[in-house]
Amino acid sequence: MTSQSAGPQKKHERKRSLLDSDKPQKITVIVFGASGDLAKKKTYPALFGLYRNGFLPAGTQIVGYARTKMELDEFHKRITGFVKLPKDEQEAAHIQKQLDEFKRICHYQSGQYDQGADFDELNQRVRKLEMGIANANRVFYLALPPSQFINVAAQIRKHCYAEDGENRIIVEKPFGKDLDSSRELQAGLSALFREDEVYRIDHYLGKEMVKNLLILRFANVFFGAIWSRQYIENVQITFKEAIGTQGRGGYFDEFGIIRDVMQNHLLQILSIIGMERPVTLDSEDVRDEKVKLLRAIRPLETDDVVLGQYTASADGKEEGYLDDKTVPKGSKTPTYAAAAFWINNERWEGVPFILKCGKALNEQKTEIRIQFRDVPGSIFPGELARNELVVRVQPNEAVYMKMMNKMPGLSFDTTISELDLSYDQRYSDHKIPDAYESLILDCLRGDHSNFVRNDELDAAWKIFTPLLHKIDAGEVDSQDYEYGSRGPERAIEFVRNLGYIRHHQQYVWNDQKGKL
Ligand SMILES: NC(=O)C1=CN([C@@H]2O[C@H](COP(=O)(O)OP(=O)(O)OC[C@H]3O[C@@H](n4cnc5c(N)ncnc54)[C@H](OP(=O)(O)O)[C@@H]3O)[C@@H](O)[C@H]2O)C=CC1
Ligand SMILES: O=C1O[C@H](COP(=O)(O)O)[C@@H](O)[C@H](O)[C@H]1O
Repeated sequence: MTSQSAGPQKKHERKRSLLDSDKPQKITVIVFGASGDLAKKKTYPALFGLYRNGFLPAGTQIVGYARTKMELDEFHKRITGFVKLPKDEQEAAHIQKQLDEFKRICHYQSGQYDQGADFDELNQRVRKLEMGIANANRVFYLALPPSQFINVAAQIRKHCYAEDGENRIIVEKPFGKDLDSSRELQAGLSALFREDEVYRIDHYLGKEMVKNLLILRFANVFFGAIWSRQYIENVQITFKEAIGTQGRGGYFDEFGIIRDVMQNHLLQILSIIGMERPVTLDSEDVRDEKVKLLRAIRPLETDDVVLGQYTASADGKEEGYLDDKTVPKGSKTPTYAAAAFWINNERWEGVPFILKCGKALNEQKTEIRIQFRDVPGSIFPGELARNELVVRVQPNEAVYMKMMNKMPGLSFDTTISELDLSYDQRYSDHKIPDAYESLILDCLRGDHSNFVRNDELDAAWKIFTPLLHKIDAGEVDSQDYEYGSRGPERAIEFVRNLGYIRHHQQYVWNDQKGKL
């Protein structure tokens, strides 16, 4: 049986969908930083995805705003360049036609981020597009560097805020660099917008497999029953990229891998895996549980982490982090981190949650690996491999359970096998939506479940801030690792010492489905 719903059930008065079909809504989306990388690679392709799948109400208009002066044609080329067309010619032609229609609702205006007069002009433009509809709604998408957040939010509030309709403001990470700067940002933002108007994007919360975690955990009795220290030995959440900073070193160096990926994307995943069952699926109930979990994690100490920075590949084809011209000379910024998180509660005491992330590694993947305890009092000869539940977030979404099985035949030998839910086979007819598409849709629906609440952010920064200050002061050791390797040697040992046992030698995966 498939249970269908438009999203979590409604409870709070403030949660108002702009997509109710019985009450047609007028929406204008205003994208700040429209000339930038994020806008062209993620925001506009996601908006197009929503447009072509009929999720944007008729009459929706999208206005791009940035400092760069640009002709509309050039802007259109820029924002549609990253939309992928399918191989099938007929289908590609159909999407191309939709793309041409989409361009008609995409406008562009250049202006400064600190000039009231430019925002007044923007407001006039938006009003014109709203065609006099009094309660038209506005979604402000800030695809901007954090240094501009408050500046722009203040101008919006003063010059572009819709007095009669709904206002929603979407902000991108990083939300600060530590607890103090995050609080400063929060204070700035909350003086201008109500918390229910703010949507802090962590795009990992929009990924299909991350959204699936709630269902895996709370809609399956067998997972619910074994989800605790009684059966789970350790949890690993891994993010690997096979590319380095690639000219983005200037931005990256200011933050480092912990602030870039671990404090947000990986910690969000951890909180969903670790939290208690929310009372309902209402966004506030879900976020209440995440905050409770985060508050039970003790702040990281130096011994809880292993850091690394990548060097050039052995063949010299790939440059090291310090060879990137945009990286300051002699920078100590970590491009790899592994850290153990300890949750001080009844469910998780003693179970390490190991978060690992790095750039320029041997492969690209994000996965969650839950390793279960040894079978007590085994009656079988030899070592039994531990069960593992693996949720592969990307690429090739999958959920698989590694388990012991009888080797088919006349012997009574055991072998490691898997219960395999590979999405490309099980759901071959389904398109997995892009995370941004899914999150912008949630925002239009008024659903905050997959956005970060301010107290959640506070709790997250409390875990990291003391350690980050030590790293910034150069007080934490870091080990070099080669571009394309598995990361610093020390990290492998670190994971082993935390109790993870790898049974790889005994395991062969055959994705051709057939012979082993
Ligand atoms: N449905 C599907 O698509 C399925 C696919 N498979 C595939 O089978 C293969 C094996 O799967 P699985 O056993 O789950 O995963 P792997 O053997 O790839 O990894 C298991 C764990 O061992 C670590 N590891 C990998 N190499 C080393 C090393 N040299 N030294 C120390 N630790 C290491 C990994 O860490 P790290 O994350 O840091 O690399 C990971 O935590 C994978 O390619 C997997 O994708 C298996 C089952 C189902
Ligand atoms: O937020 C970020 O995420 C990307 C990785 O996102 P993905 O969806 O491609 O996995 C990462 O490359 C970037 O450094 C970081 O800022």
